[in-house]
Amino acid sequence: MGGQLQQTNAAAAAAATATALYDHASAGGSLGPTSDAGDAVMARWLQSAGLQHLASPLASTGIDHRLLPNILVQGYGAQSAEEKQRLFKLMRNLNFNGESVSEPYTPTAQTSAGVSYSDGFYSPEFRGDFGAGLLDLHAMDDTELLSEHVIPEPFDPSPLMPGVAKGLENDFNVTRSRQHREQTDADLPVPFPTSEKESSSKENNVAKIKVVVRKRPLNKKELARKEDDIVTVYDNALTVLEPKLKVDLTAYVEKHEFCFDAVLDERVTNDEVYRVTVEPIIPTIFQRTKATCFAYGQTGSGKTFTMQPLPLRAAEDLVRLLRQPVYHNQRFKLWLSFFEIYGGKLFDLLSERKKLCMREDGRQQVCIVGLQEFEVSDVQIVKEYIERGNAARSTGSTGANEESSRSHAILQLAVKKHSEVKDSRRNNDVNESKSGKVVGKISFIDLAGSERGADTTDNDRQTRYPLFEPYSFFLLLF
Ligand SMILES: Nc1ncnc2c1ncn2[C@@H]1O[C@H](COP(=O)(O)OP(=O)(O)OP(=O)(O)O)[C@@H](O)[C@H]1O
Repeated sequence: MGGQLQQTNAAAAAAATATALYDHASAGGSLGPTSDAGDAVMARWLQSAGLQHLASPLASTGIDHRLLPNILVQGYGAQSAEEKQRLFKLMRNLNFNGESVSEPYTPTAQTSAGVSYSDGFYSPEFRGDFGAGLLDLHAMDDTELLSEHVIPEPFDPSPLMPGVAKGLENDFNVTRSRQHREQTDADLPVPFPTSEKESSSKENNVAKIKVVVRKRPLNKKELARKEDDIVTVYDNALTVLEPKLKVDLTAYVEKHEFCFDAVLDERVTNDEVYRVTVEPIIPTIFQRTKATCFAYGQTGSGKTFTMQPLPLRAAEDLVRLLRQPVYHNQRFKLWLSFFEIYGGKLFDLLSERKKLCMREDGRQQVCIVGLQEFEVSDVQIVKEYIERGNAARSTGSTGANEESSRSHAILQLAVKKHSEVKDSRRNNDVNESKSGKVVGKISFIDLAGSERGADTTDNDRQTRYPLFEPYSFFLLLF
């Protein structure tokens, strides 16, 4: 997010989430367009936040109700700042089950009159329409998570335990001093739960969706042009100062404020980004959790800069946990795969860009056929694979970034439980990878940059992703 003025939509933050939640649902096609049921669900959903008046004008237009969240967050209708905040909160509270993960807005007697907002919000009908995710990599699995009954007895006490509470409670506290962090680094490798009970209560405490915004510093071009830094960060909010002109050409500044789960300013290091985003969910990967972390933002906003160090840091923590006897004895192993989606085609970044196929199996699960997975027991090996994959990625040049990623890159780290095998197979044996049952998985997605018209050059006309969001988004989904 730079100093140059870019399109600023008051509800831009919610737009990414809304699109993510909605596109997939559309693909599922659970309800026909402009169905009355859809309108009613939409109305109840908005009503749960006291925003029912936004639904009625749209319902009468015959617009597909599945598009309504997007239309709303794009600023449709006369929304006050408070309404925008409420709408944003409503969007943010959607998780993959279509359930609200935090306290719903309590309507006043007037707004709730005669309608039970809870039944609409949690109903299967609602879930079918809103409850799904963008790039649902869980669906790309050819393996199911380890079923519950295979999970061992309550986890044995771990040498890493003392750090649990501290680690999780502090996961948003990026302001603590470097000195303190270095000290805790040495003492507390990764927060880790003491028992199944504690782990499940901790799990509940970790948000299902977390949106973190990182502001980047002004780049060389912006500094050379002496552009103003129009973004201010404070706590978990940011302000965008948008210069505008009145009809009589008087200049004025419009102030837009947004709140997120966390906002990191331009001085924050990649290590701190890791602490706020990925670190808190690492222990849950050992508890049948699949997590996704992706960066979203326009070209040059710092997605690759931010995403690239994260898998390595995560692998360090995963490898450390895997070495504990409780996991080592159960033959838990870490597997890595890395592929990209470029121009609608899939390429394995670790197998000389071998073309991959996406297929649907009998259970209607999408599988990436031919994707190589590599067992990684050492962080150095992870580093080498990541470097190899990054070097194989498709890059190009945009007006805003000379070395722009032109593809969506997906790096997956999967923890698998292996049964006893008689013959010792080679590390990168695909069959061995298949023989393991997935315990949990974390996927890192570095999306191709989206561009404003101004950032688009002739070079990238083929591969550009023309979206119009000025921010770099992080979503942690699990
Ligand atoms: N927080 C930051 N601190 C310092 N430099 C940054 C930061 N964010 C981005 N940069 C620099 O800005 C440039 C563009 O960053 P990057 O390539 O990560 O953008 P991107 O969002 O991945 O772009 P694209 O979508 O075009 O691939 C790089 O030179 C990067 O080093």
